[in-house]
Amino acid sequence: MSGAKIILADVAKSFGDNVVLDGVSLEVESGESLAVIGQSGTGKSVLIKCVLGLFRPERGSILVDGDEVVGASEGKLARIRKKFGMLFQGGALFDSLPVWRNVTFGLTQGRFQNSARMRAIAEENLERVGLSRDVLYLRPSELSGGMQKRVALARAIAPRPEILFFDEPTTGLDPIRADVINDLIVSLVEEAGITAVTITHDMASARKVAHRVAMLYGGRIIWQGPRDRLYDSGNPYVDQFVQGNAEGPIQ
Ligand SMILES: Nc1ncnc2c1ncn2[C@@H]1O[C@H](COP(=O)(O)OP(=O)(O)OP(=O)(O)O)[C@@H](O)[C@H]1O
Repeated sequence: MSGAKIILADVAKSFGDNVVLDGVSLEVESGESLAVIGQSGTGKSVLIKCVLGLFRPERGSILVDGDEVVGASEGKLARIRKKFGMLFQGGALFDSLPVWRNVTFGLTQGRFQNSARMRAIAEENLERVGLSRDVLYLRPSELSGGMQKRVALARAIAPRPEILFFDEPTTGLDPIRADVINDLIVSLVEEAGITAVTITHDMASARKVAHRVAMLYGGRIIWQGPRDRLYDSGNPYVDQFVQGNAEGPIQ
């Protein structure tokens, strides 16, 4: 690891009276895998959208490789966004397109470009997520949920991003298929040197994919530490969340 890739300092974001982020400070090192945990609706997705410049915080600073995202022009944001790949919660695949066009969508913006080259790129990236060329011409709806996630992952990595955001990557998968996705995230971080931020409710996934875990609660990061400390955090909010107790400080 060498230097912080992403630095958030005192980031605040509200929607009307709904204060979602209220002073988030967090750093992600280059080559690090960080998991952000927290209850539904605490603002994990909003946090990611602020980093991508899709939401404009009212306060604070977000640096990506030293470039300020908050208040940046659309041109600068477009340049910064090229560093990111994103695995959306539902996969967000287009069922009207075959798998190969889904995988290369970010490279072509949906336009028809040298198909043979695009199919070769699709095949190469599908192979990186453990899928064979047999799926190239299938529609996403013809695949299992686990395979759809892998296709979505192949699409996220096709432009060779430096940073990957995973929004609930294991949701809806059985524990075995979830673990296949976890292993893929680990290998992308280790082999390709990608910086990863994973939003998850799945504690097994957080412990497997992340070097470090941060918990978002009440608009702030209330705890962060190495994954080994997740079940020994000394923080009653983290304890309640990871153990899934109805009783505790989180109501
Ligand atoms: N575009 C928007 N306009 C208004 N409010 C929004 C918008 N996007 C998110 N919110 C609000 O921000 C809050 C946090 O939502 P967010 O989706 O970030 O939660 P989350 O922690 O990612 O939850 P989950 O784990 O269920 O995905 C919610 O109260 C939501 O209603």
